[in-house]
Amino acid sequence: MTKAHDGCFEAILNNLDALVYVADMESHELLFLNRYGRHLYGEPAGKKCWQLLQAGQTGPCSFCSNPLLVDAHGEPAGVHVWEIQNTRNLRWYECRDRAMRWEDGRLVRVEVAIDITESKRIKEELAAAKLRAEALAHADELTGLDNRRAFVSRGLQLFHHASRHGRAISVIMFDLDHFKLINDTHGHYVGDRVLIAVANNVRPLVRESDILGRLGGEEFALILPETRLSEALNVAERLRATIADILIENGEALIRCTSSFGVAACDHGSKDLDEMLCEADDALYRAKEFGRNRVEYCG
Ligand SMILES: Nc1nc2c(ncn2[C@@H]2O[C@H](COP(=O)(O)OP(=O)(O)OP(=O)(O)O)[C@@H](O)[C@H]2O)c(=O)[nH]1
Repeated sequence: MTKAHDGCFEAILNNLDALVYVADMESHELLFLNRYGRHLYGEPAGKKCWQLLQAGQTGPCSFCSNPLLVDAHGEPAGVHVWEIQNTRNLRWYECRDRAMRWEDGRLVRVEVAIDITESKRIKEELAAAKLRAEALAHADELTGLDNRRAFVSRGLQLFHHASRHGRAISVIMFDLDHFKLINDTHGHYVGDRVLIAVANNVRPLVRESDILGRLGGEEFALILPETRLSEALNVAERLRATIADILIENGEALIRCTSSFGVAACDHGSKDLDEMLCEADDALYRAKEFGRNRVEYCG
């Protein structure tokens, strides 16, 4: 290798769109820093890597990659790729580090660090957007409760568990009474406010392990794992009374609404979700027939 070659390689390193440096692995002394790095952090002469490249260090960094760059015999062990947020400029870098023998035989760390701040931000935004999209796909747009698809899919898991372990499980369906009249009298927007108020009042009354969904229109349903008929009837009665107490103001008008409930229960997980939704729906139909604002059950 000639001096001319050395100059060429240095010129290439200085023109890279990446930080490149070489540091003695024992003393941490900086032996080389390319122009990209000098532009960011200043001149390396007489400095140790932790003094120039990081902020607030009084010694080698706790995250120094040196131990990962050598094998059990202390010889270069290949490339170590990692990400770090620099403490001086707070930008994120993907670092590719490796140990190598310097021209005088000592071990040095060569690091090539690419600024990934923007791509990391975009990746994080995409991941957050994906989470939001997934949540939206499962949520009823108006009330934020599970939509029918999410309700059924999560409900099937609860029923699977109940059937496998022979556990009790209950289903409650409820439907607002004469809701069409509220829409017709006060308008669809006020009807929406009633549906939201019902969801917000019912949500705090159900357990974390229950699944509460809006199946469509003014029809809601609840699946209660580990719950027998008597307990489910108590829950339904509590929800009925809570909904009957909701008061919605619309200008001068005060709007109340009641709801009818159908409950189905199974002590040993021997029924499936469809079967119990049908039973709860039949009971709900009876509650409507018998005068509304009441709880009926299948048992
Ligand atoms: N505001 C609003 N209304 C809805 C929504 N979805 C369905 N509806 C209305 O809900 C009403 C349901 O009416 P019905 O099925 O006759 O039931 P109901 O008037 O509650 O009568 P009963 O159930 O027999 O007590 C209809 O007027 C639908 O247009 C919604 O998202 N928002």
